[in-house]
Amino acid sequence: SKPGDRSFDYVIVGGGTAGTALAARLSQGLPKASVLLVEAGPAAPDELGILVPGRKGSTLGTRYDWNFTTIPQMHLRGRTVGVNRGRVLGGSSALNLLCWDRAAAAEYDAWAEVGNPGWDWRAMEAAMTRAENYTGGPAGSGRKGPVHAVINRVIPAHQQGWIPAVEKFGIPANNDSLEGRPIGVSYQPSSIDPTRYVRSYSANAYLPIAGPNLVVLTDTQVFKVNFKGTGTKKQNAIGITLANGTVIRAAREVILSAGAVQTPNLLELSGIGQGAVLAAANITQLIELPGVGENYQDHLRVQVSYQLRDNYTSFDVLRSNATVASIELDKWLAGKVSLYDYTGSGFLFANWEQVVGGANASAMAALARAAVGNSSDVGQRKKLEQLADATVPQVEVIFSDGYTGVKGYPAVGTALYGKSFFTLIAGLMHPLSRGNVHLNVSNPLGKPVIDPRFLDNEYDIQAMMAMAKFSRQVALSEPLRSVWTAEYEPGLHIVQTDEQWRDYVLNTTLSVFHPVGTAAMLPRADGGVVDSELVVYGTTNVRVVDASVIPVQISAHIQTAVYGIAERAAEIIMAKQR
Ligand SMILES: Cc1cc2nc3c(=O)[nH]c(=O)nc-3n(C[C@H](O)[C@H](O)[C@H](O)COP(=O)(O)OP(=O)(O)OC[C@H]3O[C@@H](n4cnc5c(N)ncnc54)[C@H](O)[C@@H]3O)c2cc1C
Repeated sequence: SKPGDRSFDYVIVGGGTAGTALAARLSQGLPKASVLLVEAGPAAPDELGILVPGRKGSTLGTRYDWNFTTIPQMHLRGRTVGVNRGRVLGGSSALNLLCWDRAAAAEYDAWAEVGNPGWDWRAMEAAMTRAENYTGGPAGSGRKGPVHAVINRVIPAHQQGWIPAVEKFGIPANNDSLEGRPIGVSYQPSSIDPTRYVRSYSANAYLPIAGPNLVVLTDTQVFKVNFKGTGTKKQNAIGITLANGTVIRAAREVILSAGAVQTPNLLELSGIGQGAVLAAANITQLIELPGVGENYQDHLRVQVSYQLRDNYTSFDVLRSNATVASIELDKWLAGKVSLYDYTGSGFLFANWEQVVGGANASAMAALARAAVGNSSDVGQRKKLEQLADATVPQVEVIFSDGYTGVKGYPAVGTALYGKSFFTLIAGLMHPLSRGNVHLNVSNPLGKPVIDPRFLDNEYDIQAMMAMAKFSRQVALSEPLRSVWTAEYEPGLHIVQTDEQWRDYVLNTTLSVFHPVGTAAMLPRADGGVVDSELVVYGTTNVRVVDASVIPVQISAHIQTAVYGIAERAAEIIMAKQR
């Protein structure tokens, strides 16, 4: 196969985290098959904004970002929230913040328990390990996978107090957090290749191991999947149409890997989804599948920020001092230890009892039951069950070096400009709010309409308040207390009462960029879009392989799970050919 060809055995739509990994594995494992990977964005192999770990975040809002936002969120006082997504070869793995972790074993087992035989911890652990090459990781870590991980060699002096401060809350140090037991506090790995200290992401990890039978088309947007006829039997995909009208044939399968925001849109554009959405957009319905675009679940964050004593220098200096920034970048380019090596490293994962104490944890559980106790939805029932499982984290707190809050770094010319900060970002692992994403019926090729319904229930709101208060308690705990002089955001004297915390949460809650579930792997009767072989219901040969298939959100940054899904999908697809 070569770039000019218009027919391939496998056509993969979306050269993102999962799509690129799957394409490489299929081309390796099926050397006689031709594989096409189609990505809307460019290839950017030399882009320092992607490669330099310390430049994480700098690519948000650039040409490498689809730059979506939610619709105004009624429970966030009408605010919209950014939904950044990679639009580049490697997808969101090129833009993400490099955290490399895994959830509790019980959370992957839950995928099997909701109706997906074979998708348990054992299988996912094996698949995630195939993706991984964790330098210095404990026994059992992946050593031969394409994606590199390492605990950052730069850990700032003011972060030394992190683990001891957290241990005071009865949250134990945990150096083995990726083995299905994440509860605890640790320095966590990042997806960095330690040989050159570059970001390790789907494009630079997987494409080098792909076979010559893989063709990659970049800067090419896919419009829809094409089917043969419109009978009453299952739909058989015969290929895709690009946004420019070009038709490409797929002899065996079309695989959608456009991510949790855009995969459901592609299904809808192809005539698969809710009747009402398709009718409003004037699209002929081929398959009625009410789950398409529903079950949107994300992690939510709220943060508190502290001004460091003057003897500490945080990562903020790279933004406020151009001379230091250029010296540090030169060091990075020369392969020397540099502030630009830095990513996040301090993390804790905890259950409610550890965060708020036993009595308050029961109150949280009661709030959750009040919110969804009557729901027959399998995912919501699973979340209620997991609240009672002490091994499943409900809260994450990240020690984020530098200012990463909402009100903004101090402006040039103000007294605090040039000062150093750290931020504790708390993440709610299993919010009960769920929403949806659908195509924009008045402009089907435009930005999707994203409505996550953030904080639509009292459990989520109280949880965010509890996490923010807890984060402040951690900051107030020695030895961490001794490294800072003032709480910059929200301010110790500004936010004290529950009413004030509630305000703060409603005004500042953001997404952690982990949307999942919008083409869920679930039984069709439970709102599923794909079966446990990732095949879209009502089709013979369209699969979804990306974060959209995750049925119930997990307590981890999700890239390891996405790579694991791609690894498993490759096995499933290859097994069919053997
Ligand atoms: C800012 C940010 C920070 C994050 N931080 C972390 C972190 O620290 N750790 C972690 O584990 N996870 C993190 N995540 C989440 C993680 O990176 C994503 O969940 C994961 O990469 C999603 O993988 P995916 O394959 O589902 O989708 P993506 O990687 O987003 O891939 C989808 C691809 O499809 C392409 N595409 C879409 N529509 C079309 C079309 N019509 N035609 C052709 N191509 C199309 C897109 O351009 C994109 O390349 C972060 C995400 C973001 C955005």
